[in-house]
Amino acid sequence: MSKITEVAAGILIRPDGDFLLGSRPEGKPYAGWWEFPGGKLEAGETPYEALVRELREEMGIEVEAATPWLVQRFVYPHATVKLHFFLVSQWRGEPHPHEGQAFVWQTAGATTAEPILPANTPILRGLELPPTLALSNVAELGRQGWLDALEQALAGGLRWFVLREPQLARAEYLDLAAAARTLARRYGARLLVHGDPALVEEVGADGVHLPSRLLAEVKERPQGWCGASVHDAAQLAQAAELGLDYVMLGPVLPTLSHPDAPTLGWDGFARLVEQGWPLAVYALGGMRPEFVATARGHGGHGVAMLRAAWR
Ligand SMILES: Nc1nc2c([nH]c(=O)n2[C@@H]2O[C@H](COP(=O)(O)OP(=O)(O)OP(=O)(O)O)[C@@H](O)[C@H]2O)c(=O)[nH]1
Ligand SMILES: [Mg+2]
Repeated sequence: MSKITEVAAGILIRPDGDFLLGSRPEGKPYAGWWEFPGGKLEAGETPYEALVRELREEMGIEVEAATPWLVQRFVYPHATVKLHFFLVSQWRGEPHPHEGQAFVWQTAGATTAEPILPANTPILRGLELPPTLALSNVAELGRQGWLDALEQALAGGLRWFVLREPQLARAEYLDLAAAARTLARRYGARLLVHGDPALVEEVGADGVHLPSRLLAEVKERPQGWCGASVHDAAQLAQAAELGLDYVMLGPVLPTLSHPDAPTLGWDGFARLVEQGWPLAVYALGGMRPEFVATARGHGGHGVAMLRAAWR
């Protein structure tokens, strides 16, 4: 096996959500390609220490708040790299190009800088994912009750939701999906179907969420956005192997529907996320909107909610 080069890279995010890319300086592999500022770990350094040093050296800023985020492994002709990406939300100083690079601020889902380093594809997709995902709750609210709650949530800013109603027959599900899709379009929100990837086209959805039992059966990453429910490291690895965009990992806390089921707790959640995955990990189970910061603090991307999404 070839030697693995460990790299730390920082995604500077402004309050409006835009993030910074830098161009790679002349004389380095992939000169002129766009990347997240950062560089190789030196002997004895942690990824966080390397991040702080690299951002100081390459652009003269002091990192004030950064959380570990996705980890991507990639084989280049010149090196096999393990990239530790950090979300950097606070820093001191203005980025200055200390190595002759150019900088551009970019909007997730509408990047204009190109070409971007090939290892960064899942990172750019991850940046499009919102801090909260909602799972539908027709089972408790009833069809109209939930559609009303959905419209209210969309008006309040909800942008991604999963239509998960395993109790419905296919015809009922398709009918509900059509109504949900109309609302989603009106608000520019994304609708993910649940279960069978073939539903994506049938419904005109933006993607599919796979229950964990389907993970082992699906041989190829379905079209569009794709995530899955997972409970352990083996399933996380399967999702990463398939190249999925996100997972919901849980249950983290006890839920009303399964009050006595074993839970991961935030420590268990953090231990699994810490292994480093090239996809966004949402905490699932007993979540509320105000837990986003806690999820981020434990290496996660955000929270996925069922009941709490509709109040
Ligand atoms: N900094 C950075 N490197 C990335 C990204 N994506 C990616 O594949 N890489 C790869 O990770 C490695 C990082 O190396 P680097 O050239 O930035 O390292 P460095 O700043 O320490 O440079 P040096 O070795 O010239 O001192 C390169 O192989 C690069 O292609 C990214 O977004 N940011
Ligand atoms: Mg560098």
